[in-house]
Amino acid sequence: MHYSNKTLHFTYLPDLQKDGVLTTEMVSSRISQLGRFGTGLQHSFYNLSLHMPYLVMLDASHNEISSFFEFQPPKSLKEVNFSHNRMTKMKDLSDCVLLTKLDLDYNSFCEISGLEQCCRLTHLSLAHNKISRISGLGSLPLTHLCLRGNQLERIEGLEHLKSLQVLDLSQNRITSLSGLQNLHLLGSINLEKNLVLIWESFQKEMCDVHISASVLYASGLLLIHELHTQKQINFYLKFQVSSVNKYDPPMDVVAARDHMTHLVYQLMQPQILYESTLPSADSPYPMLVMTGPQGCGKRELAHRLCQEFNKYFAYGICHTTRGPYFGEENGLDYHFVSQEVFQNMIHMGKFIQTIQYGGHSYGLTRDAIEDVAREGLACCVHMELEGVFSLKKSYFEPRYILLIPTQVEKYIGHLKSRGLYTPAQIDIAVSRIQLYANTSSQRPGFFDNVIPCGIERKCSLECFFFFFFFMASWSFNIIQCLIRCVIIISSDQLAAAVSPSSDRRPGSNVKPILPPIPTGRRTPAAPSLSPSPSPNPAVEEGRDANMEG
Ligand SMILES: Nc1ncnc2c1ncn2[C@@H]1O[C@H](COP(=O)(O)OP(=O)(O)OP(=O)(O)O)[C@@H](O)[C@H]1O
Repeated sequence: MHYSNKTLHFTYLPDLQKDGVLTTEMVSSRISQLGRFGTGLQHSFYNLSLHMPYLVMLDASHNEISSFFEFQPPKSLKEVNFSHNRMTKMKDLSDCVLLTKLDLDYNSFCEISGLEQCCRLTHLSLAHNKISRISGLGSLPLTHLCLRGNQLERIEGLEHLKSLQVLDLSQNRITSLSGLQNLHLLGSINLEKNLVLIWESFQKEMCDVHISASVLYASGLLLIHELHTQKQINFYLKFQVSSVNKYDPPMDVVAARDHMTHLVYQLMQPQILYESTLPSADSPYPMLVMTGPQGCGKRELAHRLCQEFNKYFAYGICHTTRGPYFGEENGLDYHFVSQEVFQNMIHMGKFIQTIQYGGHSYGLTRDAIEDVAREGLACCVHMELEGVFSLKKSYFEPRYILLIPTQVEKYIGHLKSRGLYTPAQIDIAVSRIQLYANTSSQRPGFFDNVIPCGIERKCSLECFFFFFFFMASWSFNIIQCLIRCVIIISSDQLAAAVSPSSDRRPGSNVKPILPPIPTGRRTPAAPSLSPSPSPNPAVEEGRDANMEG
């Protein structure tokens, strides 16, 4: 091969034909090869459409081509790279209905044209050209548009690009940000090196606006008077919301996504008709959720409530991908599963909610609740705040108790004494106290009860009173419950139940076959929680005893 000879390119291209069909890899690599060696490829493309009618991907970058598609472009083209050439004028590409990516960086185009009919074009890059006006984009389905290093002074012509997600307008002469309205999917915009003001000063003006640095690269000068209309301010706030939702989503958004995921996967499964142990939207099932930062004692409290009030509550066992701590038992504290199994369970629609915490996945399955409900008991679980947010999106209507450490030093000491956590994990747990406190103060009624807990006293009388009202709220026999609470508290069982020195570790209770609680439904007509009729005579006996008691 004589690569130094310009005429070589004419004779070379037909060689690329292989039984009339060209593979993408061949064309891409060999034309690139030409580009690397050649310096005069501008005429050689006449042969392209003749000999390569099935060409899918064309990389002719780094040549000296001055004419943009002078030949009839093959209709099969999907990706074209003409970057680093000498092109000046765009041509009508109406025939390229399959074109998805077009890279024209580092040429000398002055305007954008000929693309309106490219109904599949999602990526367009025209960086470092001479474009002074954005036009000719119509309503293309572009998701990525790069116009870096041009001569733009205004943002215009983008209003119909409803699919736009990533926009690079850096290194232009833009002075105003208007023109970005209505681009609701826009998650990333680069405005570096324009005539826009320093973003920080805008932030100071609008102290509640803070866009993640990874989302908005804005430096340079923005004329501050641009921001003084309410419309623009609204736009910025909206813009911030969509960006933050994408890159640093608030808990509500994470919870909504989590809920949606599980709901969709659940709906994709063959629908099983449950034996009506779990309720529907109009008849909630009694459930109690302990929440609070890691290691605050909520798990112990959940277990103890289930031990002390084992005629009413049983522990709902979550799944986790973390390994068991010393002394933890599979199926008692958690179901310990691999990440793969966990993922499969998600896809099988098993979970009601899941979270990521400390690099591990945690999730509560419908079956875990179902297991408890089948015994005619109310389910008691513990979880982090994200789990609460997610559970609140579901049709379950638990009561939520927040345990919040009030003595931070003691809390830290307790976490250290557990010997399970790294300093970083302890820092995270401690920092989340504020998160819980904020949620509680900013959302009145979000938690049904808040128990300030010192670590040495893991729960309080308050919890038991709450428990009483909790049961009462499901039309439980109030007097019966009250009597039981009084008996338990007066007989000093409470001290044993909450004492940290108790040598019973969470989950160590062996649950007897328990009598079911009476109906927990709100409406008298609703069916009982207990499976009916009970296949187990012991359960029947127990139920009688319970009702008598
Ligand atoms: N399904 C779930 N959804 C949300 N959070 C959960 C779920 N299951 C467990 N968690 C929470 O995840 C955190 C980490 O759980 P893990 O069992 O590893 O913590 P821990 O160190 O034993 O602390 P704790 O005593 O608070 O449970 C805990 O706060 C726990 O309550």
